[in-house]
Amino acid sequence: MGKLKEIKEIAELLILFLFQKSPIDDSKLFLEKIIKIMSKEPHPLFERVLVTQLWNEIAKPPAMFAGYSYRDFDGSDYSRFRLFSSTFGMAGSQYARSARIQNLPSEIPPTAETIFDSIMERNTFKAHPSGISATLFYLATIITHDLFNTDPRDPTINRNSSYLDLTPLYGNSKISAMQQPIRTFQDGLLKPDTFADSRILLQPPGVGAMLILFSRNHNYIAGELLKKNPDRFSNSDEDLFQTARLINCGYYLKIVIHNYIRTILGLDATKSEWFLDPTKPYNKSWLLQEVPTGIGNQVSLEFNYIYRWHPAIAEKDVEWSEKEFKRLGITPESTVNEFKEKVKDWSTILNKDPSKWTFNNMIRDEEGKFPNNKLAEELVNGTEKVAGAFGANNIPKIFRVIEVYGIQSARTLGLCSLNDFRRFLKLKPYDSFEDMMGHPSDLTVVNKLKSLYGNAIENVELYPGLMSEKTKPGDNIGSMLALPFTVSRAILSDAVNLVRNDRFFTDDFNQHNLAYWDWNILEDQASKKLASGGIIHQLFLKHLPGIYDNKSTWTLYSFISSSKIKDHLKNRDDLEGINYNKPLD
Ligand code: HEM
Ligand SMILES: [Ca+2]
Repeated sequence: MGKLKEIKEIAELLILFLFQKSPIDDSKLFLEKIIKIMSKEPHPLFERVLVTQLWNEIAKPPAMFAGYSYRDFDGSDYSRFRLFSSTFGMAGSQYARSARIQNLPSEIPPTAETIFDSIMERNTFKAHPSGISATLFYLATIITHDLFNTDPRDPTINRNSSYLDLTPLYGNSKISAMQQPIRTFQDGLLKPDTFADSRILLQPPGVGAMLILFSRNHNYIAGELLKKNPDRFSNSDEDLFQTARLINCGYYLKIVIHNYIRTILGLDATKSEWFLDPTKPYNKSWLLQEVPTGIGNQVSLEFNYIYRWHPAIAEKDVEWSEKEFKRLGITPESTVNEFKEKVKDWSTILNKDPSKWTFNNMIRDEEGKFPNNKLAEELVNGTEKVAGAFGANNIPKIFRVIEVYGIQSARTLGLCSLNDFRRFLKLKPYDSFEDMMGHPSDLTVVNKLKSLYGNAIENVELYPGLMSEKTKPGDNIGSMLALPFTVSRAILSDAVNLVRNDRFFTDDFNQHNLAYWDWNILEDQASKKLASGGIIHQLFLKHLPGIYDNKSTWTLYSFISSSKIKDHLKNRDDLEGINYNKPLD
């Protein structure tokens, strides 16, 4: 080989190593070339680069293991670093803390009641500016009940797993009363129309109706798995149950990515099928670091407050909550202790068998199932109900005691201020109350805030701040949910971490662990074309048969209210054949 050619080759190899161009085309025999060069004239630097490269390829400590492909009920062992952090994000762990406290308030804030009455209480209902429906918030409520379940005896403890693993359906522990009564222990099935978390019974019935769809989906998946793989699954309730759960969580994840986040960002108003995918592998390359996956997640206290979206509750759902709270003996004037006692009283008389629970006065049939049309009614009505707008003075009065409890609890635990949280997110801290409220500012709110917080912007507490700061524009691609500014930024970071750090959604989300599940099994070709990649309609069509029209916006775009949907889709000339027919009409 001529000297020039050799130098060229060495340069090529160095570029390959230094810039980590991948994938490497091994048919070019690069490795062999290095060995040839070294055999002629060993060079310590080259040798080092070669050994470093080979060494780097294997993760240390080992990141994945053979087997262990089931989700544990309490969320333990969800990190691929199983050797070190099997309790990462497990139910019963302490909340994480995200932000440092840098500025302590210069004076003691007024009582939580004063704060609520001044800047949080809803006086008149304001419709959501983009016409987001209550149905979107039914899913949001399942998500928050999946992630958060603060222990009333110790607010540092979260009784749920810090992952999207359908805890409200499957329960939060192997041994607790919550887990066992939901299963039949035959053929991997859940008891008919059953879920584990009794808190869902106190939510608007649309939330329970949506959770029942996931319960039915589990049983459908288990049935199909057994039919298709009798050799593996006959006489193996546990394998069947666990595999069905993994797949059901896969549907849930896909709904979150393709329906929920796409609606939140307003992508369905465009023709784009792009979606934010937190699960993709991103390996190390020239200038970019690897973005790890499956390393485990523990939700933070700040995230808990960021996700309290009580301003969004639709008018009719507030009426429903008022009746429900009255039945329990809770009023806006109840004290926090009274509230806790009433909820406890209610839960002690609940049937120990969740397959006997009912909500919204629905009656189970002889198989134990709720009537399809009653479940559908709640979801359809949810699409008719316009959610509430975010921003100051938008929380229904019936939530007073809950919010007072929340504010007091945040103080006991020492949550950071609104501005310290913005610093943590690398957002510009607000320099004045006018800055916090935006332009033009609502001067009434500005003045109320000034008087509550001693005219010092650094004193504004995180939660009351999040609930009253300026909101992003509605009817706008990128910010369709019109969230408060700081909330909108934080929620995406938390969502991405939550999903990406769960090994069952990333490193272990593969067809082997999912028994070669056919993801097209629920698919309906006509609706597939019209849904912009969304999939929640598949659950409506499959588990509430004969009720939904597969080309109706009520089915395909249920997260936008029916009064707004035509306007929302006005730029979608690609949706040929879509209709606006209301189900059950
Ligand atoms: C009518 C509808 C709703 C009702 C009746 C309701 C009721 C409640 C109650 C009673 C609590 C206090 C729980 C406790 O600490 O004991 C609470 C907390 C909370 N709510 Fe809501 N809520 C509703 C809607 C929502 C929505 C739409 C979201 C967000 C998507 C949400 C997110 C939260 C969060 C994150 C907490 C803190 C949970 C915890 O720390 O365990 N809620 N809600
Ligand atoms: Ca969970």
